[in-house]
Amino acid sequence: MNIFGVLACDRLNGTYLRNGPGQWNIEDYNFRHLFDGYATIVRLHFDNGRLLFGHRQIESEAYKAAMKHKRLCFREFSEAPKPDSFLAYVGELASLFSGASLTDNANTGVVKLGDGRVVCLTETIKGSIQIDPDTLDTIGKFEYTDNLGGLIHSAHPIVTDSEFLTLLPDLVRPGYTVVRMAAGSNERKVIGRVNCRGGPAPGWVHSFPVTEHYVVVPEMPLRYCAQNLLKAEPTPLYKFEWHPDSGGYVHVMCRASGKIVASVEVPPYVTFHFINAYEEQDEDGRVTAIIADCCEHNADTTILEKLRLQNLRSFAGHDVLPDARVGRFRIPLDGSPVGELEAALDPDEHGKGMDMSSINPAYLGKKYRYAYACGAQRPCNFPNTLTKIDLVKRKAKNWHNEGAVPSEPFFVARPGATEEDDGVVISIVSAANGEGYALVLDGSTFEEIARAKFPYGLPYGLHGCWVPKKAS
Ligand SMILES: CC(=O)/C=C/C=C(C)/C=C/C1=C(C)CCCC1(C)C
Ligand SMILES: CC(/C=C/C=O)=C\C=C\C=O
Ligand SMILES: [Fe+2]
Repeated sequence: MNIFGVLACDRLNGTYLRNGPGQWNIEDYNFRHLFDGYATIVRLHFDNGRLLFGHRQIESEAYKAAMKHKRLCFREFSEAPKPDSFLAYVGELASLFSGASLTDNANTGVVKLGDGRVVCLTETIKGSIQIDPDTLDTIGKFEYTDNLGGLIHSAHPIVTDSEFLTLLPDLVRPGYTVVRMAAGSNERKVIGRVNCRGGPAPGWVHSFPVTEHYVVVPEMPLRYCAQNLLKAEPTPLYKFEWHPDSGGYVHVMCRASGKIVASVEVPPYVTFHFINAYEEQDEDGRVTAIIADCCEHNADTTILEKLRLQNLRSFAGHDVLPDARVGRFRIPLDGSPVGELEAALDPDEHGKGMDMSSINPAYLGKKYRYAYACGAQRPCNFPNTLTKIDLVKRKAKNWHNEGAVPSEPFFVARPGATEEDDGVVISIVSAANGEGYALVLDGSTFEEIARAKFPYGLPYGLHGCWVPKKAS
């Protein structure tokens, strides 16, 4: 369905797409976890002060099979199809190793590749699905034409006009392969590989940051677990296990040579989302360290359990959202074996809630000052504010509407902007009464510029991208 809304924001021209799990049931069977839902893509088309709105389901094989057979047919984040018999189970084990039983439900993010193609993504490689940004039609599977294989990758590649970088965790020989795909190509090429330093398996890698010359490869003690992958019922940490004794590490790989220039132990950490990273230089311009920032959950894995739908749907006024902070890693490049991890600002500035971040993309990999994210106004069971973080002044400015749940604040720079925060921040908000609206904040003042009410409420969603208006 499409509607026209009027927006007091006529300089913003282009399309914001937001992906996320939006359907958590098959008929009367209800999923358990936020990340299980079938992907729903939302489109906000800004056109000289008018807003055209629409949403659709992404037609993955997993979604189509579930709708056709009225039951779960592929493994989702926490859900597994029920084996009808032992033989069926043995068959399923075989198909699990081939990846055939894994979902292709591309419910996490959406990216615009350098050549203009728009691809929805999740953590399974087969869950890379091309869509039409105008009609939201599912065009089909995005095929990687190389022979790299593997079943999983980072849900958040780094995408620029010229390239797509991602990490492929290796569960057999614990490590990560860093790969690059040039714009216009479907072929990923290996930049390099890094072996894990600890634990039985690689750490979960939902996202990773880059600097101008380096790829930062996180190895957190929340590690993939092959046994949990095979289980039919969810385990406390789903497909993962917490191994604090195995250590937490950060590796730094040279983008040009694939060589590892640093591999340091850091305090244990838990993060889904890296915010950005940059190179720290001395007075002579020599790079002495890498700074990498992330939304860090105080090394506490309970956030995964808090994202169960039962918990999200049963807020009784108790403050149950675990604390989080902007975790800032400092990774020295002088050969020291350890790195630092500290809060970049007092977490009280953003209500000790912190996730779903964005930055001005022109500052990707460069020294930057501002991050936008979801924060918390306590008591709450989920991030319920939008926060603009000033990493230089170590201050945050917060937007909050009682009972409202805003999704990822997405920064869009004003064409021709010279200041880092000159632009707007777009968020899709679920209001307390179940209605929904698009919200546009000024990136600099963080004051509301415009809001446009939708004709119906939308489910919560995760990550978006911006498709600028084509030059006419
Ligand atoms: C929505 C979100 O943020 C994360 C989604 C993650 C998913 C769908 C992970 C799926 C997986 C499997 C189905 C089996 C293999 C492991 C893993 C990648 C966690
Ligand atoms: C929504 C979320 C965490 C919220 C906690 O504060 C994480 C989403 C991760 C996947 O994209
Ligand atoms: Fe994410």
